[in-house]
Amino acid sequence: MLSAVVRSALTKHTYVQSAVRAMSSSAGPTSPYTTLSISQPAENITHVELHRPEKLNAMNKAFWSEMVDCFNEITADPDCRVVLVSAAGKIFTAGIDLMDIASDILQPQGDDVARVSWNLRRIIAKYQETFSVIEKCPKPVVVAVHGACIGGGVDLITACDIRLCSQDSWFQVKEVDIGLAADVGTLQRLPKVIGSRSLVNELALTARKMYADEAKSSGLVSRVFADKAAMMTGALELAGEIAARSPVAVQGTKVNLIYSRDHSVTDGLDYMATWNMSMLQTQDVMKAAQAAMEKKVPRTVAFSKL
Ligand SMILES: CC/C=C\C=C\CC(=O)SCCNC(=O)CCNC(=O)[C@H](O)C(C)(C)COP(=O)(O)OP(=O)(O)OC[C@H]1O[C@@H](n2cnc3c(N)ncnc32)[C@H](O)[C@@H]1OP(=O)(O)O
Repeated sequence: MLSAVVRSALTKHTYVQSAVRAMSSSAGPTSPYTTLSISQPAENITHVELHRPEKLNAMNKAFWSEMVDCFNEITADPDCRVVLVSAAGKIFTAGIDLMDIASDILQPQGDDVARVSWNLRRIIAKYQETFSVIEKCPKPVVVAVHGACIGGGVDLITACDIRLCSQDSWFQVKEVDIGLAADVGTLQRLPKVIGSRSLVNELALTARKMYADEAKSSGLVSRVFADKAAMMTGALELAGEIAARSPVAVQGTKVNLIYSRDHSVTDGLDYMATWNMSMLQTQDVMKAAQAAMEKKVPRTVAFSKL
């Protein structure tokens, strides 16, 4: 019995190590993208890496639309059960590309105030979609942050399902420093992530940096790792645990957790009952229950694609 446990642990360790090696071999953006590198480090796991390291992964115009295309593809991909987001280079991201905003946001087109405003509204909604697609994607998204995570970076990570960081990380709701109220998700999602409204207000109103330990104690991240390498290993292990489970159960869990966050308990239970009246009919329940009875780990069960 003991040797089986050791064998299982060793297999898992080898599997994670080779997956980590596969991830760190990313040479640059993956066609058709110019700011993202996409890979499959292990079965059913998609790795999305922000990849514009020379500009500290600043979010340029291409990034804002590539994220939408990328996550729409992931949503439709039956081979993907979980997504891991991380970043190449020195830091996670320096936020919106300050050279790019001049042409889009600061000079909106239109013949009069109404038309200029309408165009600006459309542009803001488009930028918002860049991170809302993460939340709309039914596959869980794990994000692994190293170094700085500034401005738009906080908008991005608050749309993810599980946040991890390395000890050298810091987070900054930077928008007030560049003269704007954050408008692509932080003000809406951060209060639902961090318990303390006072802390959210402080961070958003002063743009002060929050370091890894405070990010952990406040609940912004669930785990802090010693460095990026340890974090990527831990993130892959975590993604592997999710990918091993029934995609019907996992995706139903994500969708209903988000629904419940935004609705009353009564409405959430109602939605859940309607959801499971079809999803409970899956063969996955029988397969997973049988494996549990036989004391097999979820990884040994073959679930169909979803
Ligand atoms: C509708 C609106 C939607 C979204 C709004 C989002 C709001 C925000 O994101 S607000 C946050 C904006 N970002 C910032 O204010 C950060 C600016 N950058 C910095 O403060 C620093 O670069 C740093 C992150 C503290 C890192 O400093 P350092 O290590 O000294 O590196 P640098 O030499 O400064 O940068 C290297 C290289 O990257 C370029 N770069 C860095 N940040 C940005 C950026 N945000 N936009 C464009 N380019 C950036 C920098 O210019 C350097 O490029 P070179 O070509 O090497 O000069």
